[in-house]
Amino acid sequence: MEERGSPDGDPARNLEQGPEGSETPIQVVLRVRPMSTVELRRGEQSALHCSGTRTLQVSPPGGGPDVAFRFGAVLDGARTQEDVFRACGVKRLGELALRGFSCTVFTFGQTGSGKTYTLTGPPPQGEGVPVPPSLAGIMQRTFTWLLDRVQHLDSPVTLRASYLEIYNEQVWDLLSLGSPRPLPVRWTKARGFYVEQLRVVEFGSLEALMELLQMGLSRRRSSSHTLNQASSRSHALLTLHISRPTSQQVPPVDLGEPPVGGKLCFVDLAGSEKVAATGSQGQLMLEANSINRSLLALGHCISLLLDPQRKQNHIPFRDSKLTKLLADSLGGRGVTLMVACVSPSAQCLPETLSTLRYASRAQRITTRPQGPKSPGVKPPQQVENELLRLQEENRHLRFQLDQMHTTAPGAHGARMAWAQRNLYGMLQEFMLENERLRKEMRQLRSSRDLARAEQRVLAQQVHDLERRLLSACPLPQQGSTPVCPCRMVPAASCHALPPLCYCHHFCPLCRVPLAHWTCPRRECHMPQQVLEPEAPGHISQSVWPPPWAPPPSPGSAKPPRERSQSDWTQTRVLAEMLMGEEVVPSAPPLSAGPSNMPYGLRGGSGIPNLTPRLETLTQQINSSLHLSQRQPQPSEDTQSPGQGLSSC
Ligand SMILES: Nc1ncnc2c1ncn2[C@@H]1O[C@H](COP(=O)(O)OP(=O)(O)OP(=O)(O)O)[C@@H](O)[C@H]1O
Repeated sequence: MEERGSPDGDPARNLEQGPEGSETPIQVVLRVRPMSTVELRRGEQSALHCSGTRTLQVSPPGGGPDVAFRFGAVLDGARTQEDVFRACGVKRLGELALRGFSCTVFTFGQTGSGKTYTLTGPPPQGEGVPVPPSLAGIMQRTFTWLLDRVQHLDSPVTLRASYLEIYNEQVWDLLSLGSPRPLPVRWTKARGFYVEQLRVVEFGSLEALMELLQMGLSRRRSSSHTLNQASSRSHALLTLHISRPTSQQVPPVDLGEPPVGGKLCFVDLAGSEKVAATGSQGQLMLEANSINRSLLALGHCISLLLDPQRKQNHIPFRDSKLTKLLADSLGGRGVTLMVACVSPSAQCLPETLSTLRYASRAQRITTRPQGPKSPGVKPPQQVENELLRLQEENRHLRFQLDQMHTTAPGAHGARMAWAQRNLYGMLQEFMLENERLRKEMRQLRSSRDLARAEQRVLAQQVHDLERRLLSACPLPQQGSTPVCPCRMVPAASCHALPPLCYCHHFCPLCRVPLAHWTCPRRECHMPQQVLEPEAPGHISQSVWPPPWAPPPSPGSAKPPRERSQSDWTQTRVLAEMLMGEEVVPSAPPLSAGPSNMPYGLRGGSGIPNLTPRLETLTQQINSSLHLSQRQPQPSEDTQSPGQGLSSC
């Protein structure tokens, strides 16, 4: 059995050793949710088995070797919310946050795998229906623990909270007072990435914090799709800022100053989803694409962070808002716990394996947690050096800014602003356009398939007609008498539509019974539009006259005319008569259409044009009919076609 994961990733041991300064791996806990009622109803099987408290065994449904993954803790579907809270060691993270560390708990996994349930519990079953306390998630349990804990501290603690969501690659404040608007993410050397103008609310009681949580949860965007009735469509970050002012500490002096104190951040990532599996379309699909892109960026950063050479590597945290805001937790000075959530169903195995690999990789990342620096008094020489360095940096930056203004006065800044404002809009437009084009392509494909099917029927008909015509009309020898047209007719019975004709016609030369089309008054047998009179002497250029046909008179040749609807009907009726069976009804041929029509809707393009050949056959048959009418009348005792017709 293959085993993956970090055997040494014991969260308790690593955190108890004290994280300060030393390399600490990211802790990963795996939670397997129970089978949902939908999965059970569909009779889906479980592909996951927890063996022990830290190993998960995956059994591929079609056989094959089991694969085992090892994590800090593995929790099966029978574990309660309280079990999960304890196993994740969130209290220890809280203690670290109280000591000034920056700690993060984040859930990730496929859509519908139980991330939101793990962090905040199930959604309320109705308006005003409270969620039973036993189902409360990690966040509510941590809040309760923290508020209780700070009561017992000997120094006062200031608690503040912010709550944001990253929806379609834009940051939205879930606690904002005014009308919501996207907020910019900025970076300073001292603070790293942060969200500008994000509302940070001070609170003093558990109830107040729970209200803030409810406010954010109710504002967070969610939708229903095939795999989850209430699927979160955004990544949500709730941060508790914990400050414990001491006599030495001074309040921050400017906006670039890092906040003093610890942080405890809860991140509920939106689930990765296969659009084909969730059936997402339109807005849902746009959201899914945005979610998947940011998760991809996160996965890329995680892979690069694993590289032992990473200190020389550039980690592309700037690739998405999510990676910017998680940069410190993943690659910096934070203490991080990841809760990977999976479904046990064998149907979800590909996505589950991807989550397990992601989690295995993540637990090999190490951070170097750092507690708060005491802002004690610096020695004067050090302060002076720093001042000089900052002045130099300031001068250099001003110089660069001036240069930019000189080379392209106004234009560069305006272009940058425009790009920032519009890039996202453009991306959305492209995605909508893409969707529209896909739809059009589907329509064109179905037109093309229809045309091809029709073409096949026609080709078959033409082939049959040609075969019959050729077998019936061998080329005449020079000087020999013309071939009797009746030999073109293999069937003896009349094909005329009853009750118009019950007659039997015979060939005037050889007395073979003739089919309907050789009848001299066959016009009576056919619908009127079939027999549209041709212009006298008309011979299509595309027609190859039969050997016995009279040569066309000079100047009588006309350019081939457009095929009309009646031509089409005529061809079909003709084909039916000759083949002795009903021709598969099909649409009239597509017109050549204007050149600006979509390719697939233009008749003939790319598909062999059978029209001239059908016309040729029609012409040949007509000529042979004329010829048969000009043949000498049979003797008295034979029944001529004319005679036969008189009885019709
Ligand atoms: N451990 C569990 N026990 C019972 N029900 C669970 C458990 N985990 C998840 N569920 C249920 O499964 C469904 C999906 O869970 P949840 O919404 O938490 O998934 P998610 O991973 O957050 O999905 P998304 O990424 O789409 O937001 C919910 O109805 C939830 O109540």
